[in-house]
Amino acid sequence: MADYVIETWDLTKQYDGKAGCKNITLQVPRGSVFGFLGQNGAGKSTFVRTMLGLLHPTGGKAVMLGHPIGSEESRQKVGYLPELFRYPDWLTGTQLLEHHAELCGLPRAERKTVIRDVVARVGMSGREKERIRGFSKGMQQRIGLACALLSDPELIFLDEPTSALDPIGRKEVRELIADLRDQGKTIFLNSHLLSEMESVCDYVGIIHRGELVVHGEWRKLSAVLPQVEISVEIKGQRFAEDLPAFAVGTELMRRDADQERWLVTLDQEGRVPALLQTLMARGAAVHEVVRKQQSLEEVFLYWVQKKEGEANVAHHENHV
Ligand SMILES: Nc1ncnc2c1ncn2[C@@H]1O[C@H](COP(=O)(O)OP(=O)(O)OP(=O)(O)O)[C@@H](O)[C@H]1O
Repeated sequence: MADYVIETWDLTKQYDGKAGCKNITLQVPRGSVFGFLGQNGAGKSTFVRTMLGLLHPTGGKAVMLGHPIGSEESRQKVGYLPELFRYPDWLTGTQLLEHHAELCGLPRAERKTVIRDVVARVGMSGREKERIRGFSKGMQQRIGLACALLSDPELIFLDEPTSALDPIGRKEVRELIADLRDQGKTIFLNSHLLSEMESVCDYVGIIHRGELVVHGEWRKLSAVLPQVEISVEIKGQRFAEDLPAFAVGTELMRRDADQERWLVTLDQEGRVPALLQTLMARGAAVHEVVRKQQSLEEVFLYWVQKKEGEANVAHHENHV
């Protein structure tokens, strides 16, 4: 049986019957990095805060680490880094961590070692005795991450963990996330930085206007619209004309003296041989065929636009 650390059924949290998130049904497998993607205001934070028991759901139900959300047990092995959280800036990094260690009930005898360990893991060794007032945004985010790791959680929620970091800091956080996953931990990442998520996530959920559009292994989601790049020698014929109906899109990428490079979008997997047969039957010399790996951004846009299209049709039908 699949082992999920999060399972929700129609989980809903709306504010006065509006906005928030609605009917979210998803599963997050243990030991995965799950990216929760959506535009600003899509409902990501509302979902996470509801899971953590900070907001009360207005509908549906959810289980976290085997316990119903809202219960003390569900939160016991959970770490949380809120988005751009402001810490008391008169404290030093170590004082902040000591305070958090006390809050999460870490035995006094272990605190020093655990703090030293989490500080090292987030790359802050040597700076932890400085006051937070003097920390850059990136350092504040790192110390926040250290707080989230103090209780050695099984599940860690990170809300936009790299938004304030420079490219090197982002890379370090990605490595830290991969490292945590290798230790068997599950990371739930909220973000709208799609290129950031691409290399680190195993699973994604796409949320749009409060509703979950799709979720699953992202490399599998990316197969929804297979694309190939084809370089052909065109002999007085136009590539895009009279292609079979399964070639749902064609885009000229480059035109050289004797060759053209086209991006062809197929309606499903397995169409490449038939496409090549058609081209060869027309006498076109095919020089290169390369499968295009879609980016997470393309996958995201595909699903969001699909959802928008469906919403427009429903709106139209309701108004005729
Ligand atoms: N306390 C609140 N009262 C009323 N509406 C709210 C409240 N908090 C959030 N909302 C609305 O709910 C929707 C979802 O907001 P939420 O903050 O969950 O989105 P988000 O995806 O986390 O956005 P961001 O990426 O900007 O943090 C938005 O329309 C927002 O305006």
